[in-house]
Amino acid sequence: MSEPNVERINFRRAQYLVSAPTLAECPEDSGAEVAFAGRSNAGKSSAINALTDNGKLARTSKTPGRTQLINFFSLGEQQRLVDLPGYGYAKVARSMKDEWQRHLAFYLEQRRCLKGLVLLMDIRQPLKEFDLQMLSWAVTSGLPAHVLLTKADKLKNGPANNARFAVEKALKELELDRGVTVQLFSAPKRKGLEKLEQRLNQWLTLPSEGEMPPDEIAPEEDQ
Ligand SMILES: Nc1nc2c(ncn2[C@@H]2O[C@H](COP(=O)(O)OP(=O)(O)OP(=O)(O)O)[C@@H](O)[C@H]2O)c(=O)[nH]1
Ligand SMILES: [Mg+2]
Repeated sequence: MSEPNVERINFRRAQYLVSAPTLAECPEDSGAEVAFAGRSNAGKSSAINALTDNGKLARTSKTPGRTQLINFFSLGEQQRLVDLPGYGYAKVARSMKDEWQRHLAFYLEQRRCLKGLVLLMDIRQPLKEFDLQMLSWAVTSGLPAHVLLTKADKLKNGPANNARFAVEKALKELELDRGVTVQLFSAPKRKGLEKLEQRLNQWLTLPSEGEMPPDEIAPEEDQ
């Protein structure tokens, strides 16, 4: 599908920017940002690495709970990807878990440059309690969300598509489908990257309040 008015971001340009333990330490709240959220081990860091074609950018781990800070990656002057700490990992001490969740909630509520949420769920165990809370929060705050059903390589095509339909149906029934899209994804097979890129391009190139849309600023130069 071609989208003539949407600027295309070169995700390979992504560079590690900073890791913030709290909202106060995040980069300036300007430009556009997309956050990757999901349970520990869902594949957030792996998806960012696949998208940016840089296996070393975000740290991945077989040990859930690895990403404990809010990690920022810059795509240019004013665009960023954010790898959020995984939620719902049972073995982490309760106090630490509460602390992260407090920062996570604070980030999601306060961050004005946040343009969209990518919610990752293992295709074999989607729509857990925290996933629904995240989606419900996104839908009520009017933030668009894009669900990646990760590790789709673990299922054959038929069952993987059925899992996607089931998730879409459940979201509709729960009235959590407004502004929410769902796709299959596999980091090792690089499956679903184009769709993900399309969605991110839309969000990250949206004009901010008070700004003119890109096609009204200047005609694109011939390449
Ligand atoms: N087969 C398969 N394995 C995956 C996929 N995505 C991630 N993994 C594996 O799942 C494990 C967790 O991946 P991460 O990307 O570290 O997960 P995360 O969501 O960042 O985890 P936290 O940082 O703990 O929140 C690693 O062993 C990855 O190699 C996928 O699409 N397919
Ligand atoms: Mg991670």
